[in-house]
Amino acid sequence: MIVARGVHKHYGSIHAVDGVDLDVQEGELFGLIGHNGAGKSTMFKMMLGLIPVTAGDIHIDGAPVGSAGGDFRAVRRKIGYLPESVVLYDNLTGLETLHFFSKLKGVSPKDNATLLERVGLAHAAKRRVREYSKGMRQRLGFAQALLGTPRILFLDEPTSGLDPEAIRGFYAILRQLKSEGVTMIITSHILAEIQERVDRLTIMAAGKVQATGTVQGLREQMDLPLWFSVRVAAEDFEAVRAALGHLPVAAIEARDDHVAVQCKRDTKMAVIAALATLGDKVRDLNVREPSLEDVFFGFSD
Ligand SMILES: Nc1ncnc2c1ncn2[C@@H]1O[C@H](COP(=O)(O)OP(=O)(O)OP(=O)(O)O)[C@@H](O)[C@H]1O
Repeated sequence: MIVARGVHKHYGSIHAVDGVDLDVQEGELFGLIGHNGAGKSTMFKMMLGLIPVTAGDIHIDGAPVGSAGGDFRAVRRKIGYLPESVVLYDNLTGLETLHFFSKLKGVSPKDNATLLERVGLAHAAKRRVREYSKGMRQRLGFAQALLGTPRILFLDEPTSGLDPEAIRGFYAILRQLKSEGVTMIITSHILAEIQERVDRLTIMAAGKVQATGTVQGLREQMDLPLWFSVRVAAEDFEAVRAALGHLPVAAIEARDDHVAVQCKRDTKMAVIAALATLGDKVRDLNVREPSLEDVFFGFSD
């Protein structure tokens, strides 16, 4: 649905995007992550045709972005965009704001009240935006992006300013959109939040793609170690060490009421089998997989 090939963007001497390739499939929830200044927003703006590429090609739904012909204009109507900072007019109410954006987008305003309800703003439809909290503004921005039932959504830091409950509600809407086949590309700095939710993601650093894949695929590619936390009584710490002694485990550390064990993924099942020989001595067992944050730092540092 979204294909970028060899995309570059120069701002004078700054190489903001440096040879990026991207492939986002139809119906996919795709993450784009990276440090501040990695080039994510610049990529977004080029994919939306808001700024020209310095070099390379971007196609959305088969149409070349920014082309003079009608192809991209038709595709543009299927796109919704939530920018990093939405410009809203303080004097308008929430509903008036949506009416304003409907006019700009050339879509009927008839479903705007329902849209406000969908993003949890029905109660504030008639309040002026000036009185909105940061999270409410963000929700209104999201409603604006959903105008005209887009088939492709670009969401730049969509959950910034939202509280945990609102974040959950936001992703529930994304799940629903996904079930309707909407293609979504999302940036976020909150890695814990997106690691369970995106289908695949790309890690960018200094304008370049460092890695692309599923969270699990990237974990395996990096071959980062995982941690076991083995809860045992203090007098059984040594039994754990002895049971694991023959295995290639990188670290065994006795802590308060458990033993922490670090090992590579290919040793995971052998560790579990060895711990099983300890029977009731093992009171509980937790395995911590490397987080997306661990993967991110592995690829972007
Ligand atoms: N209009 C511009 N003029 C000059 N330089 C720019 C412009 N827009 C972005 N840049 C530069 O391009 C680089 C990439 O910026 P971009 O905003 O794309 O990063 P980002 O990954 O979205 O960062 P953040 O997470 O902070 O939003 C940065 O070095 C930035 O300073």
